[in-house]
Amino acid sequence: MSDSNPPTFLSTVLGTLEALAEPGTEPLPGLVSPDPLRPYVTLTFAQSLDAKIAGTGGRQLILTAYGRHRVEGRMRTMHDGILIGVNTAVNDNPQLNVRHLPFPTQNTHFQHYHHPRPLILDAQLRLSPTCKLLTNAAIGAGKAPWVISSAPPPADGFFAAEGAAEAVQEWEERKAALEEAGARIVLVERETLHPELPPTTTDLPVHAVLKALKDEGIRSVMVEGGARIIQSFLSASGTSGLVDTLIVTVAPMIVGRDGVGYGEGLEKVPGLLHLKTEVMGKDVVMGMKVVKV
Ligand SMILES: NC(=O)C1=CN([C@@H]2O[C@H](COP(=O)(O)OP(=O)(O)OC[C@H]3O[C@@H](n4cnc5c(N)ncnc54)[C@H](O)[C@@H]3O)[C@@H](O)[C@H]2O)C=CC1
Ligand SMILES: Nc1nc(O)c(N)c(N[C@@H]2O[C@H](COP(=O)(O)O)[C@@H](O)[C@H]2O)n1
Repeated sequence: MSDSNPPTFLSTVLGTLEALAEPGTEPLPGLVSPDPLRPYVTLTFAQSLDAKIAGTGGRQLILTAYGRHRVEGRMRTMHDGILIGVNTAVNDNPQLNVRHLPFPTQNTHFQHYHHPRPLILDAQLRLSPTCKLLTNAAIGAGKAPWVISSAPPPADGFFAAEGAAEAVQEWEERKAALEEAGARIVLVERETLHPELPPTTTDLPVHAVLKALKDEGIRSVMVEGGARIIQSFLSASGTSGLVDTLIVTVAPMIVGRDGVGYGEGLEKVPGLLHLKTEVMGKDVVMGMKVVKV
């Protein structure tokens, strides 16, 4: 098989797709969300034999050199957006574009593949204005990232926390710096039982994030990680059915107990329907549908 053809693994797991697809065009076959209020969600990551996705202290690991370019690059061009947590953005400084794919030979428009829109979940706006996602977008090597965030609680009023005014000002300054660098900030409502109190978590509610993305025209999302994002999406999929397809690459490597794992708190994960498993080089890639049991 030529590298310019989609791997049959992906045609089986996600459907057969053409590469060029921008928001505003017809939905891609195979990636139509079952819920009109959210995009189609593919959760995909690479792990070691002991279920670690990064090394000690979040050090990036190259787990899947071969399968990554063929499968991950192709998957990126099949989705409107590619979503990561801010820790991954800060630790890895990733590019999240389709630079590894060969130039399409049968493309009469002489355009390269569609780059997915990078989507960073980042309540506190920790993304750096000089990150590769922004410098790449400035030279056309990827789409400008959207930073999904939530405005900090108001700094005035009886319940305002100490330091709230400074927090709001810092958040506004970081927002301005990111926008100046080319990012778009997409706001979601943060849910809390006590809206008057400061939030105790930096995690944005997954279903609200997905709804906001759908409202902005994102029809399909490839969620890449890291560990906390994987946990959030898998846990949320148990109650609300928020993940459609799970694609996991297992590499023949043991990282050890200090590596970053995602395996806690997954009691609510629903059933998995196996679709296809393929050996790619040294790696094993598994495709599953996430189903309610
Ligand atoms: N092997 C692989 O396929 C991949 C590995 N990684 C690795 O994962 C590591 C980072 O993982 P983590 O530290 O767990 O961070 P993460 O990348 O999952 O980011 C977590 C952060 O995202 C923000 N966030 C906002 N809403 C959230 C929500 N609903 N759920 C969870 N987080 C939310 C919070 O600030 C939270 O601290 C990196 O070192 C990276 O190398 C990342 C992606 C893929
Ligand atoms: N499939 C896969 N295999 C690995 O071994 C990985 N480390 C990752 N990591 C993900 O890819 C991002 C880097 O993307 P760029 O090469 O910079 O475009 C990284 O941040 C993780 O999300 N994935």
